[in-house]
Amino acid sequence: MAKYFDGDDLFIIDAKTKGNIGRFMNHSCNPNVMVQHVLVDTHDLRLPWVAFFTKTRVMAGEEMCWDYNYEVGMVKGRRIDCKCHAPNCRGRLL
Ligand SMILES: C[S@@+](CC[C@H](N)C(=O)[O-])C[C@H]1O[C@@H](n2cnc3c(N)ncnc32)[C@H](O)[C@@H]1O
Repeated sequence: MAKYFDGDDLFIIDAKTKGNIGRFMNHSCNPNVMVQHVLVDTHDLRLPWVAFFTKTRVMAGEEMCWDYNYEVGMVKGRRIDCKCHAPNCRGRLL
């Protein structure tokens, strides 16, 4: 699982309590943003920054979405139907 380093502490990424505007990015099955690990000021593979890059030209005011790549059924008792409305929508997030 991706983690980030903040001072003396190593955190598992969880935007529930801490994060930036990126925490509001919704899922799309046809996303205009991709996520990639980037090493900044270190070569330690355990300490990547999680970076978002646009895949297409994004106009001002257009929603930016990425593919959460959740595995349907990975959280027992939790179901989320996808509302991305993409033509290739997979139908479910979880
Ligand atoms: C990181 S939050 C995204 C921001 C959130 N929509 C908000 O308003 O703060 C992730 C949650 O948003 C909802 N969500 C994001 N994309 C969705 C989608 N395509 N269809 C349905 N729910 C979605 C799900 O409840 C998911 O657990």
